[in-house]
Amino acid sequence: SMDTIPRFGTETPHEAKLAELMDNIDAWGLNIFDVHNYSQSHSLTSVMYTIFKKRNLIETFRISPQKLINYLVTLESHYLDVPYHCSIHAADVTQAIHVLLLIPSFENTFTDLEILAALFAAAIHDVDHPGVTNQYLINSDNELALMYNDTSVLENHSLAVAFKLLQNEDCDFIENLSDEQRKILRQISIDMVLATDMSKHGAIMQTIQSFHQSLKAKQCKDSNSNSSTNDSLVLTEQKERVQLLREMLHCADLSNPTKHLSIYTQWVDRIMDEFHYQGDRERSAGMPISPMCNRRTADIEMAQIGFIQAIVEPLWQMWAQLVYPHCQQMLDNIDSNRQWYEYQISNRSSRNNTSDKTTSQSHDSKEQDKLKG
Ligand SMILES: COc1ccc(C2=NN(C3CCN(c4ncnc5ccsc45)CC3)C(=O)[C@@H]3CC=CC[C@H]23)cc1OCc1ccccc1C(F)(F)F
Ligand SMILES: [Mg+2]
Ligand SMILES: [Zn+2]
Repeated sequence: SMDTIPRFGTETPHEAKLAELMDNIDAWGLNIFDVHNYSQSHSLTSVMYTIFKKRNLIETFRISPQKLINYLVTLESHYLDVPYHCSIHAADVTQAIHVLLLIPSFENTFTDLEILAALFAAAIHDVDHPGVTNQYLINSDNELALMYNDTSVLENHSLAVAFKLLQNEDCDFIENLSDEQRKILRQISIDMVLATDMSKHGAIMQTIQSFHQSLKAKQCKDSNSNSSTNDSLVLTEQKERVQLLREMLHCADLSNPTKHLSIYTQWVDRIMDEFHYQGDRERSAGMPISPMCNRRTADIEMAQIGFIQAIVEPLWQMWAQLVYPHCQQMLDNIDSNRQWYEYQISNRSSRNNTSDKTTSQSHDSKEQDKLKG
């Protein structure tokens, strides 16, 4: 039939502009909001399709391009229209893990199947997210908390939705994988998505230190043995490779402060919208309002500084150490972004003195209103 697949997976009148943006698919600086706007709101479909083509996964696993597109469009349509946990976040995290997998340290680390599983896990990891936290679902006796016994409720739900969509005959793009390969893909995806539950963050940080030290020890031994000083990490155990992929998806999910300020502030506006809306629902339901979710008392800048200092910087420092010198740009962005928020706070106090009460809304949210059209 004549219906050939569009170059980026979806029809768009802006194909030339999208092609220009997709030239940056391997770069940390890709503007995912522009991709969303020029792909007719199909950033997840176009990013995933472009990465699959670039990595030759369609040939390697004899994927039907049409079934891949069918799955991606259906998956994208099952992301809800919530401010932060929408399909743009999934596209952002998928592109981030694609870039992390390109780091030279991992040149010989992962099998094609593990790369397929990692990209799949990133794409599905928040599908059908309702824009509230696990704690809110538990506190409000939500159906999902009942279904998953209050344990990683959102993460279990996204996995179940994503695999249910695969059972659809014309969406089953992994039909030509062997049973063994399908089992491994499912096993790795479940492991990685469950690890994006922030309640697992402490456990990940506990193990990351000793795990990376053991990897570095092996790496030095290897590079001494062979002539080329290639710094690629070789891991014989699939279990260890999956642990690295689990950390990698968690890093990608916590990568907003590692991006350029103009991108980062858009994510801050979105997460605050989502958390404040949850706070509104908690207030009107007479529930205790979650920390940083009360729009009347929220201190956006302080929340970001706390988030960076307690969570994002420690994790990315561990990661950057493992792949040194390849993630210095991320650390530099975290530092300059934190300083920018500290400056906003110091500036706020002096502004108060001059009784100039402009809100501390990030300068990009006006841009974002324009984007909303
Ligand atoms: C761009 O900005 C953020 C992006 C994602 C998150 C996400 N946050 N979290 C949790 C929320 C509860 N957390 C904490 N609760 C109380 N005190 C502290 C002190 C330091 S963290 C922390 C830990 C992080 C998630 O589970 C989301 C889902 C998965 C991954 C990451 C997501 C948080 C962003 O901004 C910060 C923030 C914004 C709004 C409200 C609170 C926070 C806050 F600072 F609190 F995090
Ligand atoms: Mg999540
Ligand atoms: Zn996420």
